[in-house]
Amino acid sequence: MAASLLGLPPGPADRTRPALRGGPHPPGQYRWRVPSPYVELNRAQWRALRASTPLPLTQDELDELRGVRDPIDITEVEEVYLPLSRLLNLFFLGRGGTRDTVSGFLGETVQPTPFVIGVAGSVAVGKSTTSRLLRTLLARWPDHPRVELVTTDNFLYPNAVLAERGLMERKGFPESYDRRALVRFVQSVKSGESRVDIPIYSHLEYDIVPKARQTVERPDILIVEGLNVLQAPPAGSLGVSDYFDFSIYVDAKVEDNRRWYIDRLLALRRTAFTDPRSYFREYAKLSEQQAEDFAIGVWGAINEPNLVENIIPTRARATLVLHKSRDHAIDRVRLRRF
Ligand SMILES: Nc1ncnc2c1ncn2[C@@H]1O[C@H](COP(=O)(O)OP(=O)(O)O)[C@@H](O)[C@H]1O
Ligand SMILES: CC(C)(COP(=O)(O)O)[C@@H](O)C(=O)NCCC(=O)O
Repeated sequence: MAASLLGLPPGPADRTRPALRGGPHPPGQYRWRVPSPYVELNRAQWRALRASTPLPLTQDELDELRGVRDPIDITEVEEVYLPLSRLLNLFFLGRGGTRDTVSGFLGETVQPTPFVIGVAGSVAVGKSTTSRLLRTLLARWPDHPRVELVTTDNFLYPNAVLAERGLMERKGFPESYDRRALVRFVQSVKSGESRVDIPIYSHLEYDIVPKARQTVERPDILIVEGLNVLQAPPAGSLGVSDYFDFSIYVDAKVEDNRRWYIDRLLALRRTAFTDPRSYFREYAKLSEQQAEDFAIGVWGAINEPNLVENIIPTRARATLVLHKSRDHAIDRVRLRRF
């Protein structure tokens, strides 16, 4: 700190500073201003970008799409999701990318391929609501009526495999997924394959459902939602994010996310856990305090370490970050310019 700020007369350290500032830079250090790849917009600035995009959704439809304890309202759809829907439509219209350019270069007939959107973020941040809402809004544009949504839990190893590998307490961590199968799936869809069948995960049963399949038949847009979708691949290989045309990270403070997880588990205890098929049916019998302690334990042992170690570090890679404040409302948006 400058001596003058401490009320002391200038000493030798202060005299050296101007010389250092104006003098030669240490080797390897860039001293010029580098333009940021991000633009930060507050809610009012973002809202204005809706332009004239019409609202194609009713309150009843929104109620159908909303996740457990997600308070999203139609104003948020208008102010946040309509500008986003418009932006995605522009990206879709401007697509082409490597595959189309290379096909054109090779003289092949260019078949339109699905536009792929990744949606990442913590457990309980509200990725499902964002993804389901986008699926509905995007499907109402005449340019891309066929929108398919796939969640990466479909690629979790079945519980039997996780148990065998000692990974039951690591569900959601990168190693709990069959990442090769996930990459192969997105690769197949992106390559224009007409039909791809994938497994289905059930939150109710907390496991992959034997023999059940989700079929993806060459949609105009594929949304891939999951905790780790923005993870960089290991050196020398391709990851699922290499096939994204656009990506969204749903963001919140870790502490807010923790509270939402606990509150949601308390709500599930009164609803989904009372279903006799629920893996957690015994937990429906817990007192409020016991259920809260259980939620705190799972959050602290699994979901928060995964968020901090694996998920937050991928945020910088997203094309768009939707930041939620404590009340779940989106208050800031960050968009990558290049
Ligand atoms: N134990 C559970 N039983 C039933 N549904 C659940 C359970 N856990 C999560 N869900 C539901 O599964 C969906 C995905 O949850 P999650 O992976 O935490 O992502 P997010 O909250 O970001 O959408 C949500 O719609 C949530 O309400
Ligand atoms: C199924 C999940 C791993 C999320 O999977 P995703 O679709 O995001 O890949 C997660 O919701 C989960 O169940 N985590 C295990 C810890 C817990 O029960 O909260």
